[in-house]
Amino acid sequence: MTRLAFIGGGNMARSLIGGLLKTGAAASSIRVAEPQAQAREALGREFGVATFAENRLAAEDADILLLAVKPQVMPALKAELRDLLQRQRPMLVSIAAGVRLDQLERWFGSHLPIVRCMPNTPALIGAGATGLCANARVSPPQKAQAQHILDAVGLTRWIGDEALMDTVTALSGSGPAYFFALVEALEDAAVAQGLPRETARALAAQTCLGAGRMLAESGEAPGELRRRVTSPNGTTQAALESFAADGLARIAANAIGAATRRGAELAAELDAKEPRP
Ligand SMILES: NC(=O)C1=CN([C@@H]2O[C@H](COP(=O)(O)OP(=O)(O)OC[C@H]3O[C@@H](n4cnc5c(N)ncnc54)[C@H](OP(=O)(O)O)[C@@H]3O)[C@@H](O)[C@H]2O)C=CC1
Ligand SMILES: O=C(O)[C@@H]1CCC=N1
Repeated sequence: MTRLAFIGGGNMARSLIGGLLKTGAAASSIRVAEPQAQAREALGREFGVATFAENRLAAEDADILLLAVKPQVMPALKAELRDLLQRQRPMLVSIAAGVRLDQLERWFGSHLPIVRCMPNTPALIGAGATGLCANARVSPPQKAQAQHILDAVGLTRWIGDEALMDTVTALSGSGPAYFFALVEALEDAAVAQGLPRETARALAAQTCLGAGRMLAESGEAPGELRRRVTSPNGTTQAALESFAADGLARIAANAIGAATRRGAELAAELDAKEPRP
């Protein structure tokens, strides 16, 4: 049984732990380090996993350390974990946005197998999407092990060129929020026309789910699915023309660009904080 230790027990750790347990992982194989007592208590109660205030205690004997702290917190872990990482040599799996493999090697040791990945919160319900890339120390069995963890909570894709991980972050890491924002906007627009809020929310959310399932399950291109909804000169055509006139493609490209740049900035901010050799 692979022993997995989460460093950081926030939103994303909860999504991954919840998803892993739903697919049959044993709660006894998972430990979590989380500084906040209330959050620790909730993790223990909801998931039955062992929780620790100290990272070192959670990491003891782990085969895999899953680093689930904010990017800005990552460098602070190095002093705390250095001895243990020297001795134990676990595989590190980082989910931090922007943080590059070379930074992780610098902080934690280039002798370690390290996987950088980008999951998303639908992992909680087994519908996650994760891009992964690995450093040269990750052996094929370790790669399979890392993939196994993320496969348990949804779809996975290996990304050959690490530079594209910021694009993955912008697309699928942050992506759930875009769909939530769109549903909020559609719901508000329908409410403004008089539809009760509960009805508008239910219809918008179910439409999002139905469209998502058709995209995932039909094997057809989004353009083809879109065309089938769009009767000539009908209501959908009117709405899509309105989207196009308002620059939907540009709006999406700008948003993906902004998120991608922010990923690179997060890493650059961490570099800037380090003393120059
Ligand atoms: N949220 C998302 O959709 C996604 C997030 N990510 C990445 O996942 C990582 C975590 O994000 P998210 O879960 O949203 O953030 P959260 O803030 O919810 O979780 C981070 C957790 O780490 C805890 N923490 C802070 N300092 C330490 C420390 N020194 N040692 C151990 N734990 C610590 C925090 O506690 P406290 O609150 O007390 O500070 C918090 O509970 C980020 O790097 C993010 O980029 C990746 C994919 C998707
Ligand atoms: O917003 C963020 O920075 C994190 C990474 C992807 C989703 N949430």
